[in-house]
Amino acid sequence: MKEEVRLIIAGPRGNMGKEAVKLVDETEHFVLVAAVDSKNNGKQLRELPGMPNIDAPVYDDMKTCLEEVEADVLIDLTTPEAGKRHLELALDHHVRPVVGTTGFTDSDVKRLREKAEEKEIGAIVAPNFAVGAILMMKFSQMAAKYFQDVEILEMHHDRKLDAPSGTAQKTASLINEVRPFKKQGHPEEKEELIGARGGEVEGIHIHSVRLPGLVAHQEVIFGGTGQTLTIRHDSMNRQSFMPGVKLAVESVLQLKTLVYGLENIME
Ligand SMILES: NC(=O)C1=CN([C@@H]2O[C@H](COP(=O)(O)OP(=O)(O)OC[C@H]3O[C@@H](n4cnc5c(N)ncnc54)[C@H](O)[C@@H]3O)[C@@H](O)[C@H]2O)C=CC1
Ligand SMILES: O=C(O)C1=N[C@H](C(=O)O)C[C@H](O)C1
Repeated sequence: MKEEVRLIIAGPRGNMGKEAVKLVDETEHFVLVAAVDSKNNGKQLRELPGMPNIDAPVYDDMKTCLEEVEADVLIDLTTPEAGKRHLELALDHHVRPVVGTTGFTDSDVKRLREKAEEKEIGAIVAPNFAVGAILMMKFSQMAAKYFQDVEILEMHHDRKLDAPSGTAQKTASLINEVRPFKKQGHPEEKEELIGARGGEVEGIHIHSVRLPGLVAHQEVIFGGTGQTLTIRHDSMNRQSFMPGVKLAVESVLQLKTLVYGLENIME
């Protein structure tokens, strides 16, 4: 039998948070000991609409929650601003953060990794928990050795706060690990409409689409002489992320540093 893991979930009423609550409820050795929400302070989780019958106190302040509740792991699925603050507070209270929230820059990750190492506890920041998305990123990194021209098209639901997506940024940085810098397109190209060529990360253009009906989708399009290669991943629902969340919770207990990206813990 696996050892019990006591968890706090931040953002339990969100698209991802709801699925994470379900995951914890359905996993035998996971116990939800508290939730941090932007409202509902003082209630029990089971009192919130649509929540399973779990007796776990709801806090509207992460610091108070961490001071009052004994936990092993914090799962954060909130907003870029709250996610960074929560990660830092969790490390201060010796609770291991598993953060799916996006919007972390490389310098945020560096600073928080130093803190995790100083405290000698594990942390995971994963821009995407879906196994297929991790493979899309890895395959893209492989392809970039052979195709140096590449653009990223990411497509998400229209409730998403950040653009470009964390996955698109991570994909660009993985590609840039193996691709020498290249300024793509015509050297004299001019944007007649601001934003028409998308955003740029070290020469890689990223285009963000936001539409109702979409969940989370990305195409990485490579171009070469007389050929193109498109690597595409689609998340049709938020359940697609949950096996990755479970893996991250189980893995973070063994770590003594911050790991950025699920690809670093997948076998
Ligand atoms: N790593 C991954 O695989 C995935 C990551 N995400 C990321 O997860 C985050 C959440 O996404 P969704 O669930 O779609 O968003 P959502 O908007 O449906 O949910 C966010 C929840 O956080 C709550 N919240 C906001 N500030 C808070 C605070 N200070 N304390 C506690 N709760 C707070 C809101 O009330 C809301 O219920 C986003 O950053 C998104 O990019 C989303 C899907 C997959
Ligand atoms: O907000 C979302 O929905 C998602 N966010 C993550 C991102 O920014 O990459 C992961 C996934 O794409 C869904």
